Amino acid sequence: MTASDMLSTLRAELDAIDDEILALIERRLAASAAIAEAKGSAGDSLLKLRPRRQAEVVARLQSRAGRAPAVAIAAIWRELMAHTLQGQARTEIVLCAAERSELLEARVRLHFGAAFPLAWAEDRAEVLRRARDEEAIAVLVEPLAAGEAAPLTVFDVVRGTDGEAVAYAIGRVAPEDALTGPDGGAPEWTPASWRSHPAQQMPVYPDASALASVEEQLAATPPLVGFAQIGALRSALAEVARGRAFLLQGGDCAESFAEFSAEKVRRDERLLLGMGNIIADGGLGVVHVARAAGQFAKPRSQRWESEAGLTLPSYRGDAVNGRAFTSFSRTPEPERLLEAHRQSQATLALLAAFRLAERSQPPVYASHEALLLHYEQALTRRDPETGRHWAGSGHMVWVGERTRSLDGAHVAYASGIANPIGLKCGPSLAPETLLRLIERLDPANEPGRLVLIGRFGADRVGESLAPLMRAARRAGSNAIWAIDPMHGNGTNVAGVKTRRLSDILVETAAFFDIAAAEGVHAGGIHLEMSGSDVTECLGGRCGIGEADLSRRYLSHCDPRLNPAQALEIATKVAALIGKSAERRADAA
Ligand SMILES: O=C(O)C(=O)C[C@]1(C(=O)O)C=C[C@@H](O)C=C1
Ligand SMILES: [Mn+2]
Repeated sequence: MTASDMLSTLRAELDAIDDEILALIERRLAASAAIAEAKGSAGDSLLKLRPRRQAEVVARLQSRAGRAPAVAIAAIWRELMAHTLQGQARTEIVLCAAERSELLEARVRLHFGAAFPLAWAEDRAEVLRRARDEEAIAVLVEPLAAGEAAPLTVFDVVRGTDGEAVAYAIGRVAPEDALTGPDGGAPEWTPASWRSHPAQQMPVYPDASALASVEEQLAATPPLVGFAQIGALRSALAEVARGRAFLLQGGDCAESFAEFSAEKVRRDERLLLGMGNIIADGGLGVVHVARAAGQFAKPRSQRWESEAGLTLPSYRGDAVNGRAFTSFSRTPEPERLLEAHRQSQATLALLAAFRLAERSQPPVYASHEALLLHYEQALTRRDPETGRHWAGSGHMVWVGERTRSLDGAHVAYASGIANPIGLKCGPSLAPETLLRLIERLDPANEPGRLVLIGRFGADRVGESLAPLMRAARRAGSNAIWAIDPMHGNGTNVAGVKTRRLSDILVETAAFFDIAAAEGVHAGGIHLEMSGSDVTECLGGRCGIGEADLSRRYLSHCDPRLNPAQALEIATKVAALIGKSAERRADAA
């Protein structure tokens, strides 16, 4: 084939694709005409424009995209929706002639889409009058003063490239459809707020109605943990934040449906308490938090997995899909959330029962990564006395290294719940970004609210941790610092994912040293471990060598410490806590 033949073939392919896209655009326009009718009489007093819905449409598609860049999706759908809207009702953007500038005009066109007709009114009062009486949006460089021009409200902000507000969009939009509060500030948080932010690492469920049904069923259940228990954990963590206690957090990388049993919950709880006993010898009280009762979902660096010529979605944890490499098993199934919920409930009931039987033991709280936001939203509850929301799915939840983007859905969700929040901090986190995340997740700077969990690897903790600790300390943050010495220390030995105990110990010791040098309390440790005698990590006095890895490698995801290895780390942590106390005494 000549080069020009090749070009014609490829262009024919693009023509065929464009025909399909056009047919779909036609269908989309037709479907939205029906929506306009369904909006019915409310449309007389309200604009047909639904800014929040538009943001959700874009965010959902961005979350599903493979190759398509997020900005491209935003630009294409903004224009599509601008046209659908104009099809429903011709909607003008009215600006003030006195505020006329090319920059403002360009920003407004970019923000709303080129399909909007622009109009200029004489003065501010006239702009607002038209927004009140006509199918029009007012765009003004000053937001509304309190009580000015009711029933109009600010519903969106037009920003410059630097993120600064350049103008405010004002119109007849219901508060629940607005992207800002009535004054142009942040909108009131709701459990669904995350939906207008791009969500990374979330499953793409092929069956939307099955998902909706599962969400409804979960929303009708009592919360797995109560608001008062959240408060108790926050008080315990406040002691950690003040340097008077230590957080011990640990459990499976991923819980599995098949492994669940009362004996397993018991073994894991025994191990956590045993470690706590050892750590307490260092001289600090211990707060016990299990990675359990909801730790069923995993972020993955690869969306797809290939085997023998077959490419299928990656396994994302039992709450999402199955491990078996078949198309059936790898398809995300929302009903799995119900099983995850049932097992979480059983685990929490068992932990509570153990405590009733042994009242002398300290409480064991439960934690998991808040990854599956449909599940988290459905289990979010509101305390009627304080009006505060909390995640009813577990006492503490964390935001992972792969989902901690400042404007992402996971941070948006976590920002509004009252639970203690963990934030994984890896080598790619810049100090300025950390400060903005702290501001977002802990604006009131409450001791016990936020736990920063460093995870760098033995070779990188030295360069990465100090700048982050220093930035947080200088900003006066009360956030707790803890170390996860597992996730930065993955290594591959003869095709098996493992971790060396020696690396884990080096990163742990470095954490204490750096904290001491920065004048920060080394507040906790976060481990992946099992109460069962697994052979997944190398080394330790139990002497697990490379040949042992295949013996009892049971993890569904990352390699865990076995009880002997975990207790060895606890002993080391107790010694490091003791040493920190001595250093402080010497300095005093
Ligand atoms: O969902 C709606 O309410 C629509 O009218 C459809 C649509 C769209 O094209 O997706 C169009 C205009 C609205 O601003 C929001 C979304
Ligand atoms: Mn893990």
